[in-house]
Amino acid sequence: MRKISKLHFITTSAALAEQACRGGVDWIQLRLKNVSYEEYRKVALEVQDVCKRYNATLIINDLPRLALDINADGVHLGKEDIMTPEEEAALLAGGHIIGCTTNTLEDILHFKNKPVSYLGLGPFRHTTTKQNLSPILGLGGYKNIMESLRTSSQKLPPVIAIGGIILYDIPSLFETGIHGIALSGAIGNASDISAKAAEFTKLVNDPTASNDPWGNSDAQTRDIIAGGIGEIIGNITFN
Ligand SMILES: Cc1ncc(COP(=O)(O)OP(=O)(O)O)c(N)n1
Ligand SMILES: Cc1ncsc1CCOP(=O)(O)O
Ligand SMILES: [Mg+2]
Repeated sequence: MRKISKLHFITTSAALAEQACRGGVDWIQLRLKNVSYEEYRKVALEVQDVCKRYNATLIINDLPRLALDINADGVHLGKEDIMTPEEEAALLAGGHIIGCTTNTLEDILHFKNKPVSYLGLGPFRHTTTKQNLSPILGLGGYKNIMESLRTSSQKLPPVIAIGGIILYDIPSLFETGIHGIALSGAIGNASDISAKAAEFTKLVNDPTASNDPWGNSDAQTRDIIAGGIGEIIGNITFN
């Protein structure tokens, strides 16, 4: 099985995947909603072509059947996603990656001794990329969960943080003990996708490197930080 990357880029098209791979991304999750199986398959084959050219891992979101059909590297499944025992057996027999979604410590502990390759844990903060979000964890949630995992000494799959993550979050998130991050908007909505992908790739591989969010980031990143500061100031009451 392929090594679990520290940076998972979630995308909807081969064009976006290609720009991200050009910037150094080596793990692509294709996530399409409200499309037919045939349409999903068509885009998946295009993205698979990109992944093969860049030697990147391809994960199919939601559909184990499609992952098997096109022989993708793996599948990502949420709590509501369905995998038949036959699909699970075929994925495992083929050495495919199986990633699953979690939101709590209990969710994570449920995967003890299960043949799961990694666990997406989130959401970190609010995001418009996904609807019907589970409760937001924030940095405090990750700190608590990762600390409990350290002391529990259970052998569990590596944890991938997800949900509204921007460049600025990387040092503190990695400090909690997560293995990696998954994101869509922070790269996919950037004005220069390859350049942003390169910034993320560099920082996930050296999360302690200095990262000045005001000095070197784009307007999107600064808006999110400014929004956070605005919320904090808004919560202060003056007598
Ligand atoms: C790495 C990673 N973690 C979590 C998710 C969310 O999956 P899911 O809960 O099934 O939600 P959808 O992505 O299907 O809307 C993910 N995709 N990737
Ligand atoms: C799929 C998913 N699951 C939890 S948050 C999320 C969306 C991640 O995308 P973004 O990085 O744009 O918030
Ligand atoms: Mg899903």
